[in-house]
Amino acid sequence: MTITALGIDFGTSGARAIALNAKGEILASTRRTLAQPDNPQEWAATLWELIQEIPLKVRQQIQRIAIDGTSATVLLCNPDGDPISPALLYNDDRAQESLKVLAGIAPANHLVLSATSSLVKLLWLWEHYPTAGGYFLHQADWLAFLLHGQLGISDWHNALKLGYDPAAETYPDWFYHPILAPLQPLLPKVVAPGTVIGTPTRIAQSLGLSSECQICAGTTDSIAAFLASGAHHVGDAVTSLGSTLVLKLLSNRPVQDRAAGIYSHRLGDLWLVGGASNCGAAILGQFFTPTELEHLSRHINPQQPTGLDYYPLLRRGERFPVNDPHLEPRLEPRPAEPHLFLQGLLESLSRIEQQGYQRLQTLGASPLQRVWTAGGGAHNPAWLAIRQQFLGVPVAISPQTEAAYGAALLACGSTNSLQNRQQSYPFTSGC
Ligand SMILES: Nc1ncnc2c1ncn2[C@@H]1O[C@H](COP(=O)(O)OP(=O)(O)O)[C@@H](O)[C@H]1O
Ligand SMILES: O=C(CO)[C@H](O)[C@H](O)COP(=O)(O)O
Repeated sequence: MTITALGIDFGTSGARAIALNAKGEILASTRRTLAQPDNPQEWAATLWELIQEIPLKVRQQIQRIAIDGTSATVLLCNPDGDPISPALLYNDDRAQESLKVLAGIAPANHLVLSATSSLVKLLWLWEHYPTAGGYFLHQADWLAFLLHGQLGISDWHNALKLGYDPAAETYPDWFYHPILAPLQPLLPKVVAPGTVIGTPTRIAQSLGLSSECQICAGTTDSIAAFLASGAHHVGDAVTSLGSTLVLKLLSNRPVQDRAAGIYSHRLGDLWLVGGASNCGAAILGQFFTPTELEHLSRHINPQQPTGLDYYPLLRRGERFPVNDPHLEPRLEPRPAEPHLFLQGLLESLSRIEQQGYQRLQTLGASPLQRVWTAGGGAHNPAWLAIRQQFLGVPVAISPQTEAAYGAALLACGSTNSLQNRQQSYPFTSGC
């Protein structure tokens, strides 16, 4: 059977769609920047545009679609699916008071105990936008709803920071606490990523999608980047050098450490352990244009370290490898030569990456063997060389660096030529 799959990725700064055939070959790809990453109206308009920009002939052949979104970007909507709250982005930490409430309910080391977790955001949204009969959804859940029309469905990956337990495949017992119990009707039903949810609504069909196309449960943007990389051995890792720095290591064992912002996503019978720093390539855009980044990087000599030790946050607050909402950016001293400043930034980001992988292993994750690289920073050779020195294991650019490619693979499931690759994961169900 020939499967044509469409993967759609909503990252921080932009959204992309990639259509693949059964051999994993790219049939079409399209991208749009997001002017307001927290505006659901813009997400919806972008979704329609991305689909319409796929050539009609390819669009009509698409048999499966999966969408990934930024993790813990959430909103409340009414029973018709219309947003009734602002969308809170993954790094939105306004819910400090709700965090204090949740600290009296959730187990002490649980990853929901962060001001940016989906569950803390749900408590905050419920307080400020009370609703009867509404739904709490993640960005990827809501965008998939626009295509299949079914509300109240999420996936293991997006639901992890909501408190869902992917090992037990249920919400934990402490969700019955009197403060959380009233929120239960808002919670999504959670399925394995890649599970077929439904077929396109009439509106989605009017975009040229076949009525038989299947819309699948999605994943998060950095897990989609992991899937895109082709990494599949225990010890393989993928670093996403996007707006934020995200580490994912394929491990036999889950590990968790709230103090270090470390948690584990379920991937079949294995675990994707890691964390996401608030630092990342976005800081580079604060100081350099894309042309300057390319040009100055050519003047960097990775063999001559600058000795600069920055903590390149955009603003106060870090999640991983140390979970410290009060950590301040450190961007001084600044050398006169711009290429040395850039090198210092790249070295500092690489140091954070190294500390992150070290911490995962100290906690008992499977040993790091090699690191693939995804995201907008992946194609910078100087950064790659610097990272290689810090990490001490082979570092390479992922064969496919686009999360949208990974979302398309997720949509394919194991029913096509990707079967061989997926069989090397000891999958039992889902992805
Ligand atoms: N040559 C380069 N060297 C380093 N970083 C780069 C380069 N070109 C682009 N970037 C960075 O890539 C980031 C965008 O990557 P992308 O994966 O699209 O991000 P996201 O989806 O997380 O918003 C920007 O923050 C930009 O600074
Ligand atoms: O920073 C992010 C936004 O781009 C990452 O998506 C995110 O925090 C990583 O989360 P997850 O491990 O759940 O995929």
